[in-house]
Amino acid sequence: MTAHQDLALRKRAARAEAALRRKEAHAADAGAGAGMLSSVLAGYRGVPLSGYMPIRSEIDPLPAMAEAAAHGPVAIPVIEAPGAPLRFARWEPDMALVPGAFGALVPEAAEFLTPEILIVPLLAFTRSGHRLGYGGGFYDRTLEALRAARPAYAIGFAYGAQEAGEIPLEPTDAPLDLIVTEREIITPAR
Ligand SMILES: Nc1nc2c(c(=O)[nH]1)N(C=O)[C@@H](CNc1ccc(C(=O)N[C@@H](CCC(=O)O)C(=O)O)cc1)CN2
Ligand SMILES: Nc1ncnc2c1ncn2[C@@H]1O[C@H](COP(=O)(O)OP(=O)(O)OP(=O)(O)O)[C@@H](O)[C@H]1O
Repeated sequence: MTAHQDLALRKRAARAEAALRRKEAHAADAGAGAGMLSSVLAGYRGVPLSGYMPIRSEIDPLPAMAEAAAHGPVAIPVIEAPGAPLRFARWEPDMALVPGAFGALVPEAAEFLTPEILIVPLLAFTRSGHRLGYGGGFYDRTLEALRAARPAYAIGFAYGAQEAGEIPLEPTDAPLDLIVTEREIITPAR
């Protein structure tokens, strides 16, 4: 087996395990997981922000996004093509949405903006700020492109149960600046 195949297998196993743990946490949660996220975002009122429309068992950031939308621009990710960075379309609570690529909802009529703070969904995280996503590399590519122009602050948002001891790493994996769970705010030590 090549090193590349070995890495792909380890990532696949880590994804399957993390998906199970996230599902359990989601089933046990009453849906009030965004309180910590709201308090973090209160320190950045008016800064362009991206959130996400939760799919499957992702922790729900919508209450925090709705609060932020009262003070500044909020956007949600739109997939334009496989292998391309995400783009971000302005979001308002209660706006008309349609299913986008891979099932997440996107605005019916997109008005694009560039976020400076990104709430990033994930399958697993580590305390050092590593992230495992669904394997499309979308957030890795997006953070790399945004950070080439100016700082972009990536906040991983997850259930505490999604913490992993370690995650198989690739050179293209973009680090998280902060991790927020339903009970904790974690600043990665680097
Ligand atoms: N809520 C939400 N919106 C989001 C993301 C996200 O992670 N969460 N994305 C973040 O990127 C983008 C969507 N990316 C996605 C990429 C892959 C799959 C997916 O279902 N993948 C398959 C496996 C694909 C494969 O490896 O062949 C799977 O997980 O079963 C879903 C979403 C943009 N919007
Ligand atoms: N900046 C980049 N430029 C080119 N290719 C990249 C970049 N970032 C990631 N990739 C490629 O995308 C593929 C998937 O990456 P990875 O497994 O890290 O996705 P992920 O972080 O789990 O998914 P996502 O970010 O979509 O949630 C890998 O083959 C990786 O090499």
